[in-house]
Amino acid sequence: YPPRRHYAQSIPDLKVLVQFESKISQDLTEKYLADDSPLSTGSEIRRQVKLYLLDFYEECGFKKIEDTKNQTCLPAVRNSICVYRLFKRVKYLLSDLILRRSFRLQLGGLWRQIIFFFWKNNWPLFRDLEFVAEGILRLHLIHDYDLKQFANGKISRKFTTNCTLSSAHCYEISQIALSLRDFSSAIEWLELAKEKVLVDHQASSSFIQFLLWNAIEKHNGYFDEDLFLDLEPTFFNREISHVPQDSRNATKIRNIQLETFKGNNERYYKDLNFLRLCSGQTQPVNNESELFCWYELKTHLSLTIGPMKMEFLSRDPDVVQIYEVLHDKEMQPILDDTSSRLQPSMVGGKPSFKGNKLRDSAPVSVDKKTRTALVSWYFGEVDMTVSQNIERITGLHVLERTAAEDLQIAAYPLAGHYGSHLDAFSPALGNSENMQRIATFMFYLSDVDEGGSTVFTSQGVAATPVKGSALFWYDVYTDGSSDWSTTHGACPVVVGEKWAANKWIHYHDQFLKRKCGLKRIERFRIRVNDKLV
Ligand SMILES: O=C(O)CCC(=O)C(=O)O
Ligand SMILES: [Fe+2]
Repeated sequence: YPPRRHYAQSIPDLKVLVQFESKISQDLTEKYLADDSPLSTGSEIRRQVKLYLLDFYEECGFKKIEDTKNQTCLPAVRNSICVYRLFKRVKYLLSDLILRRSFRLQLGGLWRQIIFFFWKNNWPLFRDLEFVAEGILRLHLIHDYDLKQFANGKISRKFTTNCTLSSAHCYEISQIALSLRDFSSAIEWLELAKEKVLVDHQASSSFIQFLLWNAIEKHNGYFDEDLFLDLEPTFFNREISHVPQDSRNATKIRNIQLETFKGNNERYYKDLNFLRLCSGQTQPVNNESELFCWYELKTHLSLTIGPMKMEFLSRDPDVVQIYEVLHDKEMQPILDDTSSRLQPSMVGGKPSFKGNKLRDSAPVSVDKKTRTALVSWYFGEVDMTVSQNIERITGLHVLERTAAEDLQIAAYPLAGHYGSHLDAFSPALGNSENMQRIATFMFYLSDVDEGGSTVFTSQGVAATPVKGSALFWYDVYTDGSSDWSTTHGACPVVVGEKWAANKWIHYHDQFLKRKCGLKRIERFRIRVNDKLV
């Protein structure tokens, strides 16, 4: 069997679940509100159905089930907090309902539909909750929002949702933070749980107090040991005392680090730079005056009738964003073909080869910290069109069998990201010599409501996903060695979904098109209408 796809990882699967839940919730609402409702007044089962439905309607802001009459509520579940609530609701409230004899007796038809769906599609697992919680922690880590506002639905500066997190949810998330040894987050979430429990009574406040002591002890214990752990971004700058809210007055190490290394482009700090760029703080680009847009007419004859809109995002290394490269008629077949074949991505493995093409990294690890996207390869008809387009724009060989890899499709779920990395292979990976990547041509196959930028961490550049546009840059110096200044990554998706496609172009097939350099630090340049500008 292929590894199971979790709902939390896979947008297509999540959509199926959301659609099904909306349908049965509407049916359940009708039954609940009907004059001759099978759910008799005052019964335990009616009370439970109400609990479930109110949870379901939260995203639409309905406070009473009666309010839903003649209104439509189709929860879109486009942010992590609502998805967390969805999994909890289905995993616990819905499964509780169908386990009841009275539910089966009174609502047999619905009961059978639910059983059949989950027999075919699996129940959400605890791992799903964990995935989403990890995403919530990642979003919070990057954006450093006010935690209370965040848990009350203020997902970002721009976006607010009706879904909120209760004291119980906050302590659950804190425990997942603790299991990731993210002490500063764990303590913050517990402090919030402690505050919330006084109002919502969703958990035991003495239990939360106990967990808080435990987390504080752990944090302080590591801090005390002086193992340099206190330099990790998941700590506070001092021991936390047991005084309520003490963590609010402490500074998080990562904030200190960010402050200290502001504007510092050293490789070691690229991960910090990733945080900063993803949170929307772009650095002033040194060579801003060299950035411009233009219409490209010259790389191919066909462009004289339909020039390409190009924009420099960075110079030396050159990174361009090219707009309206693909249209729905090319993108839709790619999405249709690949959605059912998406698999968790493997990174950090040795590349393996089948025939002449790189298939995938060897499945040594599914590193949830580095890349949380599902991927698949596309072999369908429009690949030719896509490659032709790339040839016209870049002037590189792409169509020949060995000249480029197949199109790799990546689907990012909520909070899905890709930590900073190089696309080029390091020589230490051996084997890859003939397969070195000269350049990346990466398409955005969707817009993203918020987040999901591609950031070049040593350049301080962030590219915004625009459906149909593409990024293009050279990954290596002219001698084929990795250009570290092309280090890049994908920021977590805050709201919505993100689809991208990579075409990696090989170094060796370009010797007629791109002369290799003799000087080591020489870069390929992107020409502007055939001129070096
Ligand atoms: O999705 C993105 O924005 C970047 C993806 C990427 O860098 C990759 O797949 O190698
Ligand atoms: Fe990449």
